[in-house]
Parts: sequence; structure tokens; C-alpha cells
Amino acid sequence: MSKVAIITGSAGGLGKGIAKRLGKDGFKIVLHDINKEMLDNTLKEFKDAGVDSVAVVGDVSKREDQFNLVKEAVDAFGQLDVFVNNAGIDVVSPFLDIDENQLNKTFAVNVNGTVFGTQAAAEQFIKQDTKGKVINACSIAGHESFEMLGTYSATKHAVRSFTHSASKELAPYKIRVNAYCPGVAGTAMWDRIDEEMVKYYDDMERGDAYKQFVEGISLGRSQEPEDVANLVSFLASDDSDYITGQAIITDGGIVYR
Ligand SMILES: NC(=O)C1=CN([C@@H]2O[C@H](COP(=O)(O)OP(=O)(O)OC[C@H]3O[C@@H](n4cnc5c(N)ncnc54)[C@H](O)[C@@H]3O)[C@@H](O)[C@H]2O)C=CC1
Ligand SMILES: CC(=O)C(C)=O
Repeated sequence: MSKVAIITGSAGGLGKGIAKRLGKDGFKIVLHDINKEMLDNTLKEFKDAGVDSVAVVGDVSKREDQFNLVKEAVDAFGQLDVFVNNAGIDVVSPFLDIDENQLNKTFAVNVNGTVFGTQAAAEQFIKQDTKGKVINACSIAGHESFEMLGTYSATKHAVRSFTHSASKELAPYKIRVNAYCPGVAGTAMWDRIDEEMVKYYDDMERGDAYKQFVEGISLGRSQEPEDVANLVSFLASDDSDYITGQAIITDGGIVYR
């Protein structure tokens, strides 16, 4: 029987790339996003391509939405095997401007969302008494804290920490918890980061911040969703069964650990 994967924030960007790859790998796909219009379009695309898929609208920062997402997946396909905590948001600001609203919002989506998603998936895996895989979106910013991205970097460090602690506690239930740490991928997220960053520097124009980050990549090009999906495909597969608690960097050579 085909396995079932949920990918949060998969209406576009890296999440959509991951969902496409897992669909090719033979998974039944549960698309998910807060943006209903984008999600409807993506679901149509998947169905037209023959991927056995459903879509659920939800907000990862709401615990009840995450548990509802798992319920909808199980109602549709009868089981759950992989939960990808992909949804995340960015924020750009100098350290001295960080405020309560920025901290609360970014932590609510990136950190609380990952915790709630992991809890909802783990509850289902334990009920099924099957091996389960939780795969979290971390970042190179979860290994190194970047200027102007302090709050974002802190959330990704927290994601890495929860990847470690959850993997230890959930191992007795055969649940593996790992994370992928992308570098610089030209999605809507980087469009927003670039647009915000250049506002703070008089000598920078739109596109310059992105260009500067890309110039620092050893392999000489920015990241494609497929590059990230290759790693997630491995983490979702049986080939990674002996790996848990790892936050693996895929960045073409920016951050060396
Ligand atoms: N683009 C990049 O260079 C990098 C991205 N990442 C991480 O990868 C993940 C995906 O990033 P991108 O695809 O680039 O971002 P994106 O902004 O292009 O796409 C994120 C998707 O998540 C959805 N979303 C946002 N808030 C949500 C919420 N509360 N509930 C449900 N869905 C929500 C959005 O509607 C969007 O479809 C994020 O966690 C991000 O932090 C990590 C490192 C680098
Ligand atoms: C968006 C992101 O995680 C970085 C540091 O590129």
C-alpha cells in the first residue's frame, strides 16, 4: 500500500517542490497551506499530473489546525507515514528594532507550528504502531545566526533543538525526527528578504542582498526546490531509517559544520 505524506506550507516554494518529489516517490500527498487560493491551484496541478492528493487549509501556529490536518489526512487515505513541518515565515530587522509582535509572530509559526505538527503526527504514528518520520524545515540559519535575520535565526535554532529533543523522546515509538537545512533558494521567501534588506542600506538596490548571498555559495549557484527535495526524499525513505535527530545542511557550500 502507498505511504502517505503531509507537507505543510506546500502551496508554493520549497514545500511544493518537496510534495512533487514525494509524489514521484509514490507517496499519497496531503498538500496544506494557509493560502487557500494558492493551495487550490496547486491541488489542481497535482491532480492533473495524476498524483493521488488532497489539500487541507490550515494555520500551523494553531495546535487544533495541526491535529485537524492529521485527522483529514487519515480520513482521506487511512494512515500517515511522513509529516514534513515545512511552513515557515521570514522577518528582516536590525537587532535593536526587534519587537514583541515580531518575536511572537515568527516564533508562533516557525517554532510552535513545528512542535504542534510533530505532536499531531506522533500521536497518529503511536496509534498506528508504525514507523513514522517527522522532517522539519530548519535552515543554515539554524546553525549560524545571520545579521538582520536575528529573530528568524533564533526560530531555526529552536527548530534544531526540538528536532534533537523530540528524536530522543520519540525513538522508543520508532519515530525518526530529522531536519533539512537549506541555504539560499530563490522562492517568495527570498524575494521578501531581499526587498526588506535593501531598505536598510543606501548603497543597495533590489536584488543585491540575494545576489550577495548567492555569490557566497561555493558551488556557484542558488538552490532549487529540487535540491532540497532530494534530501527530504532520502529522509522520508527507508534508506534513512538509522538516522534520527539530525539537522542536515543542503546549501551548496555556505555554512560548514
Ligand atoms: N527559501 C530559502 O532560501 C530557505 C527556506 N527555508 C525554510 O524552508 C521553508 C519553506 O520556505 P520557502 O518555500 O522558501 O517559503 P515561501 O514563503 O516561499 O513558502 C512558504 C509557504 O508556507 C505558507 N505558510 C506561511 N505561513 C503559514 C502558516 N502559518 N500555516 C500554513 N502555511 C503557511 C505560505 O503561504 C507559503 O505557501 C520555511 O520553513 C523556510 O524557513 C530555510 C532555508 C532557506
Ligand atoms: C531564508 C534562510 O533561511 C536563509 C538564511 O537563507
